[in-house]
Amino acid sequence: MSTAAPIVIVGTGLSGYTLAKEIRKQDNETPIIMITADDGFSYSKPMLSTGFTKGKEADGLAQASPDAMVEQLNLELRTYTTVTGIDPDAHELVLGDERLGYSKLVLAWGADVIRLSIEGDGQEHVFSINDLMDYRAFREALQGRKRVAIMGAGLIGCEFANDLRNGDYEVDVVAPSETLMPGLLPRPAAEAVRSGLEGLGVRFHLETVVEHIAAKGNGVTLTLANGEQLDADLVISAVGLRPRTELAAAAGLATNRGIVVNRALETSAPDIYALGDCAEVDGHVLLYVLPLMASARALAKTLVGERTEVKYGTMPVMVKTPCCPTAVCPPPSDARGNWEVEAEGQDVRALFKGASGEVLGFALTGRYAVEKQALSKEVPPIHS
Ligand SMILES: Cc1cc2nc3c(=O)[nH]c(=O)nc-3n(C[C@H](O)[C@H](O)[C@H](O)COP(=O)(O)OP(=O)(O)OC[C@H]3O[C@@H](n4cnc5c(N)ncnc54)[C@H](O)[C@@H]3O)c2cc1C
Repeated sequence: MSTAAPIVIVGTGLSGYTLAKEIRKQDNETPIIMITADDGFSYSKPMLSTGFTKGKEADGLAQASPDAMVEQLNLELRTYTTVTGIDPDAHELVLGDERLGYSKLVLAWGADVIRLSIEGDGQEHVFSINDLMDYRAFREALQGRKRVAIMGAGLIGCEFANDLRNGDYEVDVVAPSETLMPGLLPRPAAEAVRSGLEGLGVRFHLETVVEHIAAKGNGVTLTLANGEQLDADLVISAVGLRPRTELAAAAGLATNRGIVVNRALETSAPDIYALGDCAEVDGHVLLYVLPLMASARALAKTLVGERTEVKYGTMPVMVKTPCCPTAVCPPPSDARGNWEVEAEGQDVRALFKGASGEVLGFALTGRYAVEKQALSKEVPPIHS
């Protein structure tokens, strides 16, 4: 391997670009090559579910062009280039017919949307939105349309429901759960968000699923398992994400729910690292921005020569439902304790307390959402 081999970063999402920025703060010389399957525009993915609320089209959500990123970060960027394999022994990436040598390789290639296989001839009207290009395609298809059905009542489904209502679209949400964001919010907080969204005009069809999507005119008719039928112009599928692990597993890297890395973001193969939505860091798969920022800062230090472990602090998440502001910090999955809830209308303060009364997690809605900062200081960090 030549000593001139570059650091290669696969992915130009928040993980890849944040890492490159952090490296360049400390080292402007080491050659870096970034590779991305998409157009390489820099954007903040959480903003995709705020377009109507902020009055922005897809172009308005882009923060910098690929050329601007190349100049700013002094690196080589290859857009519309898909990695098809990794050869850890040779220290090479496989890009179709081509091979590219690396000194260090960073996998920041995100998570794939889960696609349901639903019967019916209306599939072309179904959109998943997991990057800026997806969002651009969705906004183009939305021109002149009025009715959107959303499959999934998780964080992303609820945020799009609020945003589309703010854009004056009719919104139906279909989901198998009894409540909204079931993995994230305790029931009273979920009910508060539901009442906020219903107050805005969102219609919920819970405890059922879409079984059939038939083309009808320029839109579709959805048939639900409970027998209901809904007409819509477009459908958003927001039923979940799965870390991209296949290429890593095929190359012999350890994978589990994500690509397995330790706190130094090292995979099981020498000189290969992973962070962001694709990574399982010391047992944690957290598809959020705060963990990837902390990881990028630690990994940049390692890559410039000072091996550094990431330490996850408290990781609260703001749910972007302005009709019912919501902040949540879920307790660890193995935490023992109970939710203590104060609720008045849409204002809910739910604290998850352990045996000695210590706060291990929280969910805050309405006027209590502002308590997020103060409570985050009480909750123990993920990595003590
Ligand atoms: C609508 C929405 C709202 C969100 N809101 C919030 C929020 O409020 N707060 C929060 O903390 N988090 C939020 N998230 C989650 C957060 O945005 C993600 O955790 C984060 O953006 C993931 O960044 P990433 O760089 O790891 O992955 P991605 O942004 O998915 O980037 C992956 C990159 O890898 C490239 N790639 C993939 N496969 C290949 C391949 N084989 N070859 C070459 N390139 C490849 C892609 O082209 C892309 O450039 C939200 C997510 C969505 C979708």
